[in-house]
Amino acid sequence: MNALTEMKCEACQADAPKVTEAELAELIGMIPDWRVEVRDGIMQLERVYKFKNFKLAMAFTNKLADLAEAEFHHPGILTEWGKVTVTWWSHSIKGLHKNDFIMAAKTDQLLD
Ligand SMILES: C[C@H](O)[C@H](O)[C@H]1CNC2=NC(N)=NC(=O)C2=N1
Repeated sequence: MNALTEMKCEACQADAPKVTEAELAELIGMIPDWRVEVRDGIMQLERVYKFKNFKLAMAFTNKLADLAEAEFHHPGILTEWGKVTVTWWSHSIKGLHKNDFIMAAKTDQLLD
């Protein structure tokens, strides 16, 4: 069980702090299938999930949409035949918040 999946996202205000380097090192270790990407100067978490076909990829996408709405924290999602690329970051702070790591762990849990 990943401790992050037991947590809830907090409302992320524009002045909320980004994760520190130390926090990043600790948190990324808790979601080993995810990698850190930087796009337009914005640090993001990303993972590619593989599926047997488009229908299964879409079903996962819909479950992720429900999770995002439940937590009111939303990912970037690219859904293709056989794969879904999920990207988490916090728009309000243009970077990574602990919420993003919680949501990455909860995204993994959708596969259970
Ligand atoms: C307008 C703004 O996007 C919303 O208030 C919420 C909704 N979902 C969100 N999702 C993410 N990933 N980051 C946000 O800052 C965020 N803010």
